[in-house]
Formats: sequence, C-alpha cells, structure tokens
Amino acid sequence: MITLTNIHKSYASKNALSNVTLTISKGICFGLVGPNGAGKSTLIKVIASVIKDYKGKIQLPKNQLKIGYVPQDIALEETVTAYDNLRFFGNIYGLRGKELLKRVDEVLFKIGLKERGKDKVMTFSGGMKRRLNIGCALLHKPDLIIMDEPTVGVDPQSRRYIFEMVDQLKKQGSTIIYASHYMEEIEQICDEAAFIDNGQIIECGEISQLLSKHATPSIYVKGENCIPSQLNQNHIVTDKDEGCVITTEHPLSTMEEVIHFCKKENGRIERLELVQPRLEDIFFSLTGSKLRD
Ligand SMILES: Nc1ncnc2c1ncn2[C@@H]1O[C@H](COP(=O)(O)OP(=O)(O)OP(=O)(O)O)[C@@H](O)[C@H]1O
Repeated sequence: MITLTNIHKSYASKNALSNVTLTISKGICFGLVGPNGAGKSTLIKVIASVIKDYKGKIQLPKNQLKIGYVPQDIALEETVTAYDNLRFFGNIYGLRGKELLKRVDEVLFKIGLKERGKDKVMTFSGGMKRRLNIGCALLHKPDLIIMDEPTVGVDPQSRRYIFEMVDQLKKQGSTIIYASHYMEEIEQICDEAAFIDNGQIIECGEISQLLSKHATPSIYVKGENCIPSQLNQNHIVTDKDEGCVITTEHPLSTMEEVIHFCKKENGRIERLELVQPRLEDIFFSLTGSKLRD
C-alpha cells in the first residue's frame, strides 16, 4: 500500500499540489484524472521520487519498492534499435550480463515487438514507440508502474494491447498508477481513481462507487408523440441526438409511463433506454468545462 499525506509542492510562487492525501492499495490499477495543469504529472513525479523538494509524507511498502516510470513524452533514442534502447534502460535499472539480455528478450515479446527488435526506433509507428516507451520501464520487474498518458497518439489496436499489458501486470501483482485525460480508459481499466483539479484531490474512490454516487438516474427516449406532458412538467427533459434525456428518480416506472402513453396515443418509440452514468459526466460536473490552459 502507498499512502500520501498532505503533499504540497510549488514551483516558485505556483502551487502545483496542495494537501494531497491518498491511499493506493497493492495490486490495483489506480487512475489519476484531471484537466491540463491540474497537477497529475507533478504528483506522479513526487511518487516516483523524480521531484524531491515537496512537503508532506509518503509511506511506501516495507520491502524496497521497485518503481518503473513511463513518462508522458516518449524518451527513446530514435537512431538506435529497440533492442539497444531496452539494453540502455536495463543498465540504468542495474541489470547486467545474461540477465539483462534475457529481460530485453522477454520485454520485447511482452510489448509485441519481438520481430522488430533489431530495427531502428525512427522506423516505428506512434503505437510501437509508445509500447517500447512502456517496455523500458518494465525491465527490472517493478512492483509499482507509473504511467503518464501512455496511450497518447496510438491507434485502437495498440491501445487495446496496452490495456491487456496493464491487466497482465496487475495479475502478476504489480500496482499501476495510470494518469490519463481519456475518461473511458480510466473507466475501462482502473479499479479506483482520483480526480485532481488545481492541485487538489476533489474526489476519489472505486470506479463503480464513483459512478453510483454521482450518477443522476435518467432515460433516453427517441420517437414521435411518446412523451406525456406531465413528464415534461415534473422532470428535467433535455434534448439530445434528436431525442431527449429525462432525468428521473424512478427510471423504470418512467419508461413504463412512456410506453403506456405511446400505446394510448398511437405514438412511435424508436429508442428507449436507461442512460448509463459516465465518468466523463462526473468529471465535468466536478471540474466544470472552462478551459484550463
Ligand atoms: N517545472 C515547472 N516549473 C514551473 N511550473 C510548472 C512546472 N511544471 C509544472 N508546472 C505548473 O504546475 C502546474 C501543474 O502542472 P502538471 O504538469 O503537474 O499538470 P498536469 O495535470 O500533468 O497537466 P497536463 O495534463 O497538461 O500534463 C501547472 O500550472 C504547470 O504550469
């Protein structure tokens, strides 16, 4: 378990992190979500010990924790091969000789680049570079892997491959901290998440609990002459995609009402469904939609 208590970090007069308190359990994928400039990278660098001049306390597991850090910007030498990049990073992590070569081979296989290991990085696609960037952080079999926006600029195939890698790493007992702007990624692969804005944690918890805590029950209706007028009067009805979203405390009975009305009035229902709560909606309701450049 990793515990952060009252972490503060400022750059000159700019407060990047204020009073950050978090607990990250072992073996989970923990999402870190926030708008540009929220403080995600700073927090990640504090946990990874890249930034040391912070205030507050970090408690790591008793046994020495091996950390693998996947930076937001791709940190590879383009003019040499994938193999040589991995060997370089393996060296930095203290691997030598046969063990280093064995791990380079294993990691090349893990990141799906076994066949391209002897090719120069400059010939790689964006997705291959991202996978190699991740591979460089896995050579020493870290217990904690910190990934800062690991899927920026990758195609859906590489993204799925990266998700599968995260899943496998979790199954092998690693803990993953995963920072991303892509809310659907956090929803899909993380067990827990923290929302960070202006350097502060504004919400934190299990994804399923966050969704049920903040969800506003609603249904989506599309069709002709299928909304009873009393629904319009007693509920919030918002137009969406040529239909409308009805916010209601009792979605199933509201659906019945719509069906009943439609039968009675000879209406036509094209679509009628429960609206699933999305992390993105919660994110906007907590942080607002104002630009943060
Ligand atoms: N080296 C630095 N010197 C001065 N200010 C910095 C430095 N690094 C970050 N900041 C500022 O600290 C705040 C937090 O930045 P940080 O990079 O941690 O945010 P972020 O959530 O990772 O943003 P993004 O999603 O855009 O990468 C921002 O206001 C940023 O401008």
